[in-house]
Amino acid sequence: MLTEELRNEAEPIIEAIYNDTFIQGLIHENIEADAIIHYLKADSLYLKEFANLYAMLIAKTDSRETVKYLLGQMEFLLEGESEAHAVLSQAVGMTYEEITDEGVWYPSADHYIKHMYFNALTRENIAFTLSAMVPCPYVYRRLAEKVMARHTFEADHPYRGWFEFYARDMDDTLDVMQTIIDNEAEKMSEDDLRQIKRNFMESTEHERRFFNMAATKERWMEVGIHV
Ligand SMILES: Cc1ncc(CO)c(N)n1
Repeated sequence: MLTEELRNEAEPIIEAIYNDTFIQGLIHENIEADAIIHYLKADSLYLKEFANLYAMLIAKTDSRETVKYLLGQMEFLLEGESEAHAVLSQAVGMTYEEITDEGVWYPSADHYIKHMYFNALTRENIAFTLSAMVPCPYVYRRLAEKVMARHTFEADHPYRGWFEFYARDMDDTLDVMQTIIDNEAEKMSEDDLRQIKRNFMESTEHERRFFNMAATKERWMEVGIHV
């Protein structure tokens, strides 16, 4: 199975993300409030575009089942993940709405989002875009799994609910995305397969860059965006 191979290939990157500042900061409760705020400002825009990408995929598929799945995913995105974001917002003593009142396309988030759009805009087969999107649920699920296996959190640990959310709620998304990619992959040319693999690995690296973006409070240096 292609996606199984990709998951194995991504494992060292996910282990690196686990050891980077952001996730370690959540585990050990020593993350800076500003890093969380930075993350949420970028993530609210990322998830909004992620929902828009699902809408673009709906227009590309002629399978009723796939349309139903994509609609369900849009709903999950627009509603469900607020639970995870509420955990982070609460930890810095603000509401999610206050923090994300103005979202920001910081450079790494910008690059990641445009990587997904490039595939949606240039490829008819939805497997290309999905291969760039699936590391989103996968990396978080895998990170949460690792964290829960290696740590026991007290009931009042401020980020416990964040890890629990991603350990619990990503499986349906993952299953469908992976099935579509694996089915399409069986019919693909070597060149297209290479692109699918590259999309997946690039997005996995984008996930790492996204957390590091927040940890370092990355900003545009020369463009006049002073936010
Ligand atoms: C950047 C990013 N990747 C993955 C997820 C998980 O949905 C998220 N919220 N944000």
